[in-house]
Amino acid sequence: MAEAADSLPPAEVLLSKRVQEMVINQEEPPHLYICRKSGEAAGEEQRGDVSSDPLSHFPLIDLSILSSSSSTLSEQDGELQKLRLALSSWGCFLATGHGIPSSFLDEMVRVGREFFEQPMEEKKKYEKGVEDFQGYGGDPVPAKGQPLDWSDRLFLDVYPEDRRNLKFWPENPPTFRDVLQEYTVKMRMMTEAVSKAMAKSLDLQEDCFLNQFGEKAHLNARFNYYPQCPRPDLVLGLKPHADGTGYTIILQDVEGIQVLKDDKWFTIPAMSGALLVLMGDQMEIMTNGVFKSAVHRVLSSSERDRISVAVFYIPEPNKEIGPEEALITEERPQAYKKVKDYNDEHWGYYQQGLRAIHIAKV
Ligand SMILES: O=C(O)CCC(=O)C(=O)O
Ligand SMILES: [Fe+2]
Repeated sequence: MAEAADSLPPAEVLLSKRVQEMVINQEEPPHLYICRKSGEAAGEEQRGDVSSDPLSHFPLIDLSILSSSSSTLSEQDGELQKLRLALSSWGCFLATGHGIPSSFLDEMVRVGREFFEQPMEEKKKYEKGVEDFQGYGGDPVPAKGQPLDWSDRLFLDVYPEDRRNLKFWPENPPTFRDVLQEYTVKMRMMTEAVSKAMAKSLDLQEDCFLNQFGEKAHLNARFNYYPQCPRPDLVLGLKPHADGTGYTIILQDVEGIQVLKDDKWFTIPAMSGALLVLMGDQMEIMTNGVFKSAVHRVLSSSERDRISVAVFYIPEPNKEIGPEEALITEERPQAYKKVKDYNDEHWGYYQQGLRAIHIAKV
């Protein structure tokens, strides 16, 4: 057995080839992509580790109620309470009323899809080095023994603008750059609204999280493409992890992402016009553990491919963040230290399939 495994290509070699190429060539997933045991998915279902609840209780927050002068104070309070509950139990919510037209979200998915649908030579113009982040390809090579993900991605630093490296920004489809620029502007507005709403939901001063993130907080966009997979029972689109961000905003065309709650996986519905807001470890730190960083994964599917765009919102480099003073009380003593550049440290753990949050615990 060991011999057979050794004769297979190492991760570096596998990662130099796109998942989409293997699908086009009708190849079976190589062993390094296999992270589930045969029957595990069915076993999870049977043991009840996957909720069959049609998500009737999944939190949906209408941000327009919080920003509109036409909603009453009690309506606003009700929505803020829902928000606090969502983030302290699920660590995420689906946002509607964010002011970004559905037609524009569809356009964002369309340009992403058109990029991945192009011939490999076109996409390879934007190819990243195996160990780099920005550009088209797979994640850098993980620690030994870590399974690979059944996905290809295009990762771009989008804000502040001086971080952009246009050599990785596709020129085709021709509207790609303008649409991503516009999406970045809208994500800036949305992070402002969400950060303020989260502060208000905890009775904190509304700019407190924005101040912790800093004026030059980073936004990075990751277009994920999950090709159809012949063995969804053995292979995941993206392995279980928590994000090292402050928080992440996700646009998806069809369902596939699941969050872990009470030891069960829940599938987040794909709802036209809605955006998933998902807490990363740094919001858990800033709220002294009141909000939960959501552990999530992406399933692969033999029936259809999937596109998602994750925008990572990360505190300014070299800036210390820590629990808000008002959230440290006798009943809830300080659980986290001040940290800086946490997202960078998080990455080393992610690559080994581990969580990093313990490094911030007091
Ligand atoms: O594809 C998704 O829905 C989630 C992507 C994700 O978790 C990530 O890029 O960190
Ligand atoms: Fe993630």
